[in-house]
Amino acid sequence: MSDAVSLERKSAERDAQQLMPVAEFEAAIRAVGAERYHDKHPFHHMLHGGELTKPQVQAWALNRYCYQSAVPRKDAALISRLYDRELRREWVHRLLDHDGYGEEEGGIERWLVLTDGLGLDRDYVVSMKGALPATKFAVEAYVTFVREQPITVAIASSLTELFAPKIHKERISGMLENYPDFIDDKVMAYFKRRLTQAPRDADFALGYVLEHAKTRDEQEACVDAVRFKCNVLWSQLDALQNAYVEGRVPPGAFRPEA
Ligand SMILES: O=C(O)c1cc(C(=O)O)c2c(n1)C(=O)C(=O)c1cc(C(=O)O)[nH]c1-2
Repeated sequence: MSDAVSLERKSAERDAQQLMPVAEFEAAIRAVGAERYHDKHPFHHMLHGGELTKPQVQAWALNRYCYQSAVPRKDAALISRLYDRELRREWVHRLLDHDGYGEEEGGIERWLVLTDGLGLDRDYVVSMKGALPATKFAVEAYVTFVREQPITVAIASSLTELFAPKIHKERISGMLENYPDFIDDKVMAYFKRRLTQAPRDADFALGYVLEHAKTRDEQEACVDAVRFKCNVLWSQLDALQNAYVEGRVPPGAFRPEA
């Protein structure tokens, strides 16, 4: 055996030894959510607890539109990199869930029903002209991450969705209860639909990541991808808090009428 081959084998053996067992790997991914998912952010506590004014809820919805519009772009970026037809077939429904197809209007349209319900002008929302600078940077960082990282790591970055159904349930009940003047079942349709879509997507992505991260380094990179994604979500809320709770609205950003 040549030195190079034996070295390579030794390093493969070392990697295999250090590989986290699947249950431990899954627990490490879930621990990231328990520690830093955006359900812990004070802005969400205010939103769900009825502590925001209508203009503050408008600011949240129009900024979050940037995230909604970035999600199918990052899914398209991922699909463009896949050589595995089965995986493309599985992933493409995410794009269609958001953009819609045929008679199915899709999640972005449902989001715009929410912003309509809040009295925001559609063209203004879709233009993203009033969105906060940090929102735009955060969502674009997510698209870039998925475009550039190894496929398994890119897929792992979607795993925050494991934690989403809980926050969606809290949001539906909290907002319906606390904002009867401008929130009703119709405008909450986006989140109701996600209650079935998100678990399906997250279960598939989790299974894929658990199976395809073959070295300790890859496993660590996947756990880091979930941390990265929590940061994408958290920084959007920090920006909202700074602008619309602390009152430091950046130049050019949405300014609620007094
Ligand atoms: O309301 C939320 O808190 C929330 C969080 C997340 C998430 O964890 O990334 C998603 C969504 N909603 C969501 O509606 C959605 O469609 C979605 C797609 C993805 C993704 O990474 O592919 N995350 C999320």
